[in-house]
Amino acid sequence: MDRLQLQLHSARRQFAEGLPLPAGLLPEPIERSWERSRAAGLSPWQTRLAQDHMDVQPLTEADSQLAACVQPELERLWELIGDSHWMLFCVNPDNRIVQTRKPAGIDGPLSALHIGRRVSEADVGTTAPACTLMDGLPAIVAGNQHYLQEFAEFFCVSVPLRGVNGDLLGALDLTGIGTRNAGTMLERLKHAALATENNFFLKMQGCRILELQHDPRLLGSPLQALLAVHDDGTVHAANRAAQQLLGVPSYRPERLTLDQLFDCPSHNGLDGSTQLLALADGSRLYGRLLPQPTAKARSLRPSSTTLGSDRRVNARFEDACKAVAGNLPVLITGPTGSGKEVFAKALHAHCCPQAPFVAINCAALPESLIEAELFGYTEGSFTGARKGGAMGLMESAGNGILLLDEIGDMPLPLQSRLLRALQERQITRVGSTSTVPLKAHVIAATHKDLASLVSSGGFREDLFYRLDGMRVALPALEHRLDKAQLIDSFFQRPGVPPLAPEARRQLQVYHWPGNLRQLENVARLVGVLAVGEPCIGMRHLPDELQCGAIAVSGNLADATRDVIERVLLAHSGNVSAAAKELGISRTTLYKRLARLGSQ
Ligand SMILES: Nc1ncnc2c1ncn2[C@@H]1O[C@H](COP(=O)(O)OP(=O)(O)OP(=O)(O)O)[C@@H](O)[C@H]1O
Repeated sequence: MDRLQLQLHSARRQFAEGLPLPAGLLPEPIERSWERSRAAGLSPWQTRLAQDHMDVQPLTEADSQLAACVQPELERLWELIGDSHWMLFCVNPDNRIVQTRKPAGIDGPLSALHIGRRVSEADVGTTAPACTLMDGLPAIVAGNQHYLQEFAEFFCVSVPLRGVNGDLLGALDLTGIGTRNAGTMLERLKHAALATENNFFLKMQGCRILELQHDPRLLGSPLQALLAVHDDGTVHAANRAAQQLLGVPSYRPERLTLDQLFDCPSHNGLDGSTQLLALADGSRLYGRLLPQPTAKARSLRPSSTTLGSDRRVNARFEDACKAVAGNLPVLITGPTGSGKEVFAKALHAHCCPQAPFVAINCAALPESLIEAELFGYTEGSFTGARKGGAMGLMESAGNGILLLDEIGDMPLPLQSRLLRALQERQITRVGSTSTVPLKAHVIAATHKDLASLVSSGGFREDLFYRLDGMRVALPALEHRLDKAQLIDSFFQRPGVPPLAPEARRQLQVYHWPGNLRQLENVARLVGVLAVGEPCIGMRHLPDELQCGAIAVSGNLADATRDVIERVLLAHSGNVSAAAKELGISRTTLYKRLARLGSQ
């Protein structure tokens, strides 16, 4: 312990006895926080973190909104600074944790910082987020600067989050055991806070959003200036960067119009393309008016949270958007319930939301009906055919998206007809000789291994290659990089109590054979069973999750060994993948295995 930390340690004792702190020992905001902690009746020797009966509440609607806006930014930040003894979290103005990012399977004191838990000064004494919420400023609290002795090994850095009106929405925090470069961490957190604030801004309804920057490469980045403007050109709101860049006096400027900010002709005719705009003072900025003013379309901008935050899945999504734009077919594979249809719908929402989305489940329709369903038919072409005939699904997809779901179950004779239609880009209704052009983007999905089906003669090779323009292989939930966040997000719904640490751990180590569909069902069931309870415990989980639960009541080494073995097993012994899921380095995993082996 260095000298200052030793001094703090002994000063804490005197302070607890009612004596004042030596002048200048603590930065002023932290000293004030110690005073408040003591006034709240907290003793520095109390252990508060480990107590499970602390104030834990379900998230409110506003908390869930904050959690959704901050989640992609925590994810991005975690990629840069994530480490096994550290975590990121976001608190609301009431000091309640609404979102976290931490290593999967984390144990020790950090595991007690979970969603729904309040960590105010009255609960746990001085912390960086509590100081930030009190003063509205960034804060760093290291080691013995914490009021509670229990936090003497902790290091936390925190920055404020502001809403579209400039109001304090909460704080973003990095907490861990050890030390980090505080300046670097502060800068990274500030960057993530700006990005979170912009996410809120982009969700604003009833306005168009104008992005502005000196450097066009910074458009779309957290550093861009944003103006929300009404159709008549009045400025409704300005983000922090816009206030600095354009000299706008506040988040909600009164009676400010674009004409006052820009040289008139330059902003007329603004559209989705990047344009050089002349400011009234003669300087210039790059600007771009966002094309989709609806909240739904905006939510599909780069961090496509609809699909989760697995960067491999999101990268494939971006590629698949390009494939659709280039008229290439997309083949989505992945185990049942892994989100193939959701992926196809996200492509539709992103690429052609105004056009139809038509899905046909090739496994669910009787063979005799699929042909008429797909291609349509003419009057009298079969018994029961409708008067005047009917358009088929391929035709009704227009220039939208046609999803051929469970394509691996399509009967062979129909595969030939489908192949012909795809090759010729023409649809011939059953019973007709005339054709109509096929304009839809074709996406096929299957949980089967089509290549093996081709080898065994169950699927036409030429159709396989025709559909396989671009392959997207969705991972099982077990292997998703964002498994922990997906699980948390399914359980963080308004009115649903937070997860108790043991239940959360069990959800994380479970292998989820039914993937996202099973997770969705379990979350729905548990949400109902745990209504009115302070938290979701083991007893609320269904049997399949309770069987094989980790024996946490046994000794720690056994429980750790159990978790490591399960994760290794789930990854077929792949140490790199298991270490990634456990949130530790490969070297640490090897060391733990060696240590456990000798115990
Ligand atoms: N990224 C996601 N976030 C939240 N929920 C999701 C996500 N992806 C899928 N789901 C949910 O999981 C369930 C299964 O998704 P989906 O139907 O897309 O899977 P699938 O792979 O097409 O399944 P199948 O192979 O059985 O047809 C759906 O109820 C869906 O709402």
